[in-house]
Amino acid sequence: MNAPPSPPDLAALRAEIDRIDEHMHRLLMERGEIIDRLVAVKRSQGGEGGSAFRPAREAAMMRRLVDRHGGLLPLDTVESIWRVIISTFTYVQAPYAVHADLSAGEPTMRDSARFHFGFTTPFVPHMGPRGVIEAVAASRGDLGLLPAAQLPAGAAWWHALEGADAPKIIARLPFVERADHPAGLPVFVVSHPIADAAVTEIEVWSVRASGWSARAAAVLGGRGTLIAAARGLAPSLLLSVQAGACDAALAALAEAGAQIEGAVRVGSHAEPYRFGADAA
Ligand SMILES: O=C(O)C(=O)C[C@]1(C(=O)O)C=C[C@@H](O)C=C1
Repeated sequence: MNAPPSPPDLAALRAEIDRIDEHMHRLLMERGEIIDRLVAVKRSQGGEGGSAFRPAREAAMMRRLVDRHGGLLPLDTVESIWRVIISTFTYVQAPYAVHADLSAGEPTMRDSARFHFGFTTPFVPHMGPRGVIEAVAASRGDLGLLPAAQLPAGAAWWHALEGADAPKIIARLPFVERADHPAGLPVFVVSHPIADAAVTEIEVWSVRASGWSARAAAVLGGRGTLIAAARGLAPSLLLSVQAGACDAALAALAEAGAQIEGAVRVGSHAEPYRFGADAA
């Protein structure tokens, strides 16, 4: 009778780990060479200048990552590793800074910035959304992070996104949404308007409207979500709606008593990807 095979010893298993680590490192360096070639192609197509951040491509990559993931390594870890890989390769293509509004709380916004953009990309703190929007407008290709929620001060910061050349919302983070996300603060990414690669699954609108109420906002139902509202001299709403559903959302608000004075699209982003229990 044959003796049972003896289990591999620790040294052999560590040699396997070393082999895999070296392979992953070499693959990352090879990825860098491909990014070099990609930059040359973009340049030849006249796509040079501004930010290299391509939200449509990134949203698709993050969705595929989540779909194929399994095993021992927590999804949080895999997601954060890929966020750092992608955002750092974005940075090496065209250096940029991330300006973040800390007025709604520093730790959560800083966590979001570091989780999604790593430590190589410079982080510039601001107190309030206006400073972030102005810094992005004045930059060549910087990104701004704004809380995608009502801020305590309640000023209509989104009016600063209305001009044709003004910065626009181009993404919403996290791309992958779940209740226990380690950097789960809902955040809008603003940048100079991007001609290509914009995702339009969800549109964000600045709506000048008076006479609205919490009840009016509730009638939006599945048509959209009231992100933030400002009262005062120029009452205004920030609405996100499914692509093409703005007219229906405004009609629902008007029926519930709001007077709509105008609406300007201030950006768009990918539908947040939900999975597991959060997909239900
Ligand atoms: O696909 C591109 O256009 C890239 O610039 C590459 C890359 C990446 O590292 O995978 C980097 C930045 C973009 O936001 C998307 C993806």
